[in-house]
Amino acid sequence: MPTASFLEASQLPIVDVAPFLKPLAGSDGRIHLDEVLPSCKTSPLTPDLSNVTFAYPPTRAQQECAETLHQACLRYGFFYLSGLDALFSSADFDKILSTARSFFELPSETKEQLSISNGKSDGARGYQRLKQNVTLGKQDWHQGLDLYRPPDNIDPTQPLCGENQWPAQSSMPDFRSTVEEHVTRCLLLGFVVTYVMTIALKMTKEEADALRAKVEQSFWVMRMIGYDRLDAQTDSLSCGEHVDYGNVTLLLADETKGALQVFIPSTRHALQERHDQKLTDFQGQRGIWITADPLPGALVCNVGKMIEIWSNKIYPATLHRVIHRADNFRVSVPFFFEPALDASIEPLDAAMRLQGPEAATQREQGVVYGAFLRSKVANNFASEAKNNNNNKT
Ligand SMILES: O=C(O)CCC(=O)C(=O)O
Ligand SMILES: [Fe+2]
Repeated sequence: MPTASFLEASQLPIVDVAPFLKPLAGSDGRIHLDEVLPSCKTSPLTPDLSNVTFAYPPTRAQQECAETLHQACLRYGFFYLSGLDALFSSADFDKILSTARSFFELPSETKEQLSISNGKSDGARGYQRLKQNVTLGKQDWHQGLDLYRPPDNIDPTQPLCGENQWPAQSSMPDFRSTVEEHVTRCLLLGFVVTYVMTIALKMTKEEADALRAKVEQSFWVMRMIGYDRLDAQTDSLSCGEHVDYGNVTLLLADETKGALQVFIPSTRHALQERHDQKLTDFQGQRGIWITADPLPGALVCNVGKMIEIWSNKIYPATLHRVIHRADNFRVSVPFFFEPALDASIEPLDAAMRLQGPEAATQREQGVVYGAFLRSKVANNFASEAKNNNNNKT
């Protein structure tokens, strides 16, 4: 197993994806979005990913990267993606984070105009004030703005089929272009990471192509989240324990430490020797909470429920939460790279091969992604009563 980049100083592994990004870069070492994804000029939120090509068979460096990712997904389900320089500069990261921060600094009335309950929203796209989200029956101590892939046919009366809600040009002139650029970069990266997984799972080229086809029209979601300090008196969390819905989440967060926490069951990792003191029980499982603090230049990446099903639980989705008790206003921008709405998600033959004969007796239940997502979003928001968890289970 290549351990060189499998640093655990920061508690979570680091997967350097430069071997996959560099071949997409121009002579200046940077990926030019309009060259790799020409359609992003006309449709920045739904660029055509089908033209992105990868070498087959993968190079040795790519194989090693895939093996590191495999170990990270087996053992943690949460890791850092590094080697992103070709795709993101630190200025790109600063820009989207400061845009999110400026959005939350707008007056409440301005933000409320974009509310998910303003009558124009499809009930999912738009702004949620503090405590409007609920996880596990508790109000989440954050505010958020959700943007999704634009629908093929606009009909706000149908779940997820409305239009995204953008702040007025007059209040935030660069907001939309900044978001569109970030979404396009993240779409490319989500696509790359999914491809790395096809190598990690030892899929044939035909199998990998079939899986690619299910994510090329990714029904992505981007959230901006703003966290006030968690009130000392409340039993709420900043964001309650959950696993994410889709394939992979690409999280960019500000410099705040200690807020994002990840539960690693001891069954997934030989934690006993290293963390004897910190083992705890959570929802009937023994394990450890570790923090996923930001690492400069890297994104935090975690596996969601769809990869759990595709991999027949070789890569389980990892439980996580946010508890933000520091004084600052924390900002994060998760990007959820998901399958297409009509993609049917069943355990992959490749995963079953890796697991051997006993896999057939423990086959995960398949879903159609859109039906799964709608069932999650249907009863969502606190103001409408029940249990919202936008991209979370
Ligand atoms: O803000 C964070 O660090 C994570 C948020 C999260 O887990 C989510 O929105 O699914
Ligand atoms: Fe999450």
